[in-house]
Amino acid sequence: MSAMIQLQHLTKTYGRQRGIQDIQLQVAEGEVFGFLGPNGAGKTTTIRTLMGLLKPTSGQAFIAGLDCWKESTAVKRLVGYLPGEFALDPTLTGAQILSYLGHLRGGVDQNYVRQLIERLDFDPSKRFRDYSRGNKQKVGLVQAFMHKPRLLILDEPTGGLDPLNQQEFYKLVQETHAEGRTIFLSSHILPEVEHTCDRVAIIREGQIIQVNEVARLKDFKQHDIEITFQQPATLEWFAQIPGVLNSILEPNGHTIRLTTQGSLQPIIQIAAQHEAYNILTHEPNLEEIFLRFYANEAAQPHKKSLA
Ligand SMILES: Nc1ncnc2c1ncn2[C@@H]1O[C@H](COP(=O)(O)OP(=O)(O)OP(=O)(O)O)[C@@H](O)[C@H]1O
Repeated sequence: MSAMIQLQHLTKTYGRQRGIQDIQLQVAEGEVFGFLGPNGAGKTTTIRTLMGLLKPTSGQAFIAGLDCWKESTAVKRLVGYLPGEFALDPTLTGAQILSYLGHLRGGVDQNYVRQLIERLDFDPSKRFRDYSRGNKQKVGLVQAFMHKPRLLILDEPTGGLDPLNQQEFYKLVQETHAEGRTIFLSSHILPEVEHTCDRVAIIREGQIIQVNEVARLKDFKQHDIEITFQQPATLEWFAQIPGVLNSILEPNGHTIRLTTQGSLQPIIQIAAQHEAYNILTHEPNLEEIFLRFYANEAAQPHKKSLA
């Protein structure tokens, strides 16, 4: 397959501020690719460079073989872009904005625009300034999808959407994928990327630390679990379970806290054997996982590897 996106040693600094450093990445045509990282990692900087809105400090970005900075007009024609933040004329209605942007595209299929509006349960009759964050996001999504672009670049696409609209967005991604079009989406939410993407790059502090199949993220996923038993508990019950990274017995002698990686099944089995009466699980967010990973890495530099 040919490369739809190619980043070669891409670096962008803002004066002395780090933006992104030496990013190397290739996304094939037809992939749904996730760009995952905590706040401030450099996702928006990368995307704005791809869209020709920022000039790289060094290195190059290409879309379908076109230089994103030097040939940015041609690039914009190919792409449907949802920015992380957008300022549109606050006095125009959603419908007027979509009509204006559709004309800029040289005309779009109005039936498809209506379908998108309905599917996202969007009311296009209000002025932009009166829209909630979620409704503004819907304007952004409709305009990104409406001309059926070959490549969609979406910066945090589900921000502000309620769960029903999120599901509809995931369906749109699946349909776009089935048509062989390419999607590059940024997110700081691990389950979202797991749900939608084939491959993922993880970016932290301006650098790519991992590029992998989404299926491999399971190795990276952790849970905090609190299990309370009727009877006094002992950490020995969980000592032989693979994937238990940390275990603590609370002073009450009945509650065990575990941090685990991988499948929860063996833990639940043991909890059931010992007649647990309460199990609470919490999935740490990316920031927490990164903080833990790098804290462990500093303490035991040769024991763990992300790759
Ligand atoms: N216009 C700017 N001027 C100076 N520094 C900037 C500017 N834009 C971004 N940065 C810095 O570049 C780094 C990467 O920011 P960026 O917005 O690309 O991250 P992000 O992963 O998109 O984060 P978020 O999810 O919070 O939007 C951060 O350290 C940020 O402070």
